[in-house]
Amino acid sequence: MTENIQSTEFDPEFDSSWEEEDFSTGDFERAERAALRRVAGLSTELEDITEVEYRQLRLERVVLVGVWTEGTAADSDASMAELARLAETAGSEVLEGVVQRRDKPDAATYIGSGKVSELRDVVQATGADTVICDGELSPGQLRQLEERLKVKVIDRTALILDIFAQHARSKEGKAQVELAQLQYLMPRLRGWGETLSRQAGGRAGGGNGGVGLRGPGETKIETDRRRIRDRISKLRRELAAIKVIRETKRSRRVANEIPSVAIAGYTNAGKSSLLNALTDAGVLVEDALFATLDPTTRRALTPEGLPYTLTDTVGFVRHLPHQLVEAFRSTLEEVGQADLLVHVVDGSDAMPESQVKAVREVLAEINEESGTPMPRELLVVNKIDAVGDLGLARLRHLFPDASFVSAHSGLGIEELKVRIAELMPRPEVVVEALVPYARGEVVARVHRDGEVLSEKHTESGTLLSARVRPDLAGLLEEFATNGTPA
Ligand SMILES: Nc1nc2c(ncn2[C@@H]2O[C@H](COP(=O)(O)OP(=O)(O)OP(=O)(O)O)[C@@H](O)[C@H]2O)c(=O)[nH]1
Ligand SMILES: [Mg+2]
Repeated sequence: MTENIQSTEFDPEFDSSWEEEDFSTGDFERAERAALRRVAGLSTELEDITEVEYRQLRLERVVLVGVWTEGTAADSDASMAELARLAETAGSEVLEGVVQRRDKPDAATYIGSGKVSELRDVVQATGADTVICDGELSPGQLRQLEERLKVKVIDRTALILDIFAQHARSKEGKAQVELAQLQYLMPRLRGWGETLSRQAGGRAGGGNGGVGLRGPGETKIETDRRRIRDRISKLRRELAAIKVIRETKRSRRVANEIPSVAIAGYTNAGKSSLLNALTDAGVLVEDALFATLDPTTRRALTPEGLPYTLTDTVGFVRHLPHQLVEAFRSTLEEVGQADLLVHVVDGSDAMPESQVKAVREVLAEINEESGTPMPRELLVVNKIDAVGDLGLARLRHLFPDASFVSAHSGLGIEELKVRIAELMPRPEVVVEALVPYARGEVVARVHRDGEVLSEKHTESGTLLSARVRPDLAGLLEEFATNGTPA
């Protein structure tokens, strides 16, 4: 099918399309998305690395396994339910889920060694071809489990990386995901190589098992490793070049004095729906995790008509793989540099507090490393159409300062627009100007881009007092009767 499609090489310096799209787009057809499923995340250059290909996920019929170490039974259930949704988003059918209560995961086999045999029975009874573990496993744990279960074993990190690989569309998104995948692969290359070598040795049938175990296999891993390292540095260079372009665009917006609002939040909280509700953006909305990977920026207006930008971004999830946080850093940093953060929470989720916590943790980590202070945050509880009166009362109690909306029904959206406007940085220069009637366009511009405090029609023109941004203040200078920074 689409498995052979290879991601094309690019060099941002020679690709003018980067310059053209002033606002990135995230809107595209669902069909187009479906056509891109299962595209290998690794590009042409790595095509002959068999160990890597072996790892390209073909998740079809899966059994989920969790180790419950802390928290309540409800927490553990929620975590497994989320793993199931992730697995389904990646395109697999979940047959069964099992959880073991332990102080900590087993160092060798994740679940206890005795439980592995039980799990093996479950795998055989259900006819599963893959086991997905709810955590990040060491290469050794993965190998040992695979040996004993005789099916492919992957962890939560690999699953999330796979979903991102399927959903990445922009050049930057694809490069970011590939970088994260390669970083995840690097330390695991040897383990897999060994497994494969052993298999080859077995097939050769010789008592010494030498065929697959010697020379070529080892050196191949070394070559592969070097090639992956080269690829990683190349991706880093490309991403750095893209970042320069992104920052140029951003600084252009800053120079235009347009305040920026970033929409962030847990995956599937309704961030894209909210962007649509606030701006008629027509962005893709899907009942899937990580539907949005590429930031989409749209212009919006406050109720008084002041312009600002609204950016919809990639969602967060508990235990977001650090390789992805690393790879998506520049995208996420942009969120951290917004003038206002609209943090969307799914009010219909069983545990909205823990979603909020997970999102804040990732954001704090990014801002700490980039050294910028966190932007002001407005918490928005979405999907209140789906919670009922009792649920809504509970949410109001949990999040007393939040805005409560339904992106679907439009409930609370107008009030939200007002609150966003209130929290946005206000134009900071107060000017008084006498504008001759012949210059009506100047008065119109002040009405559009500034905040008119008073307006009087005198004999010699319109006497305006207004709060405006510095660029507009400059324009009004010739008419100024006084001008004081507030
Ligand atoms: N009942 C209800 N469902 C909603 C509302 N807003 C969004 N949804 C649904 O929630 C799902 C996710 O919506 P999206 O807007 O794609 O969420 P997102 O936060 O952008 O998700 P990702 O980009 O995947 O992280 C979709 O099935 C929406 O139809 C709402 O106000 N009420
Ligand atoms: Mg989205």
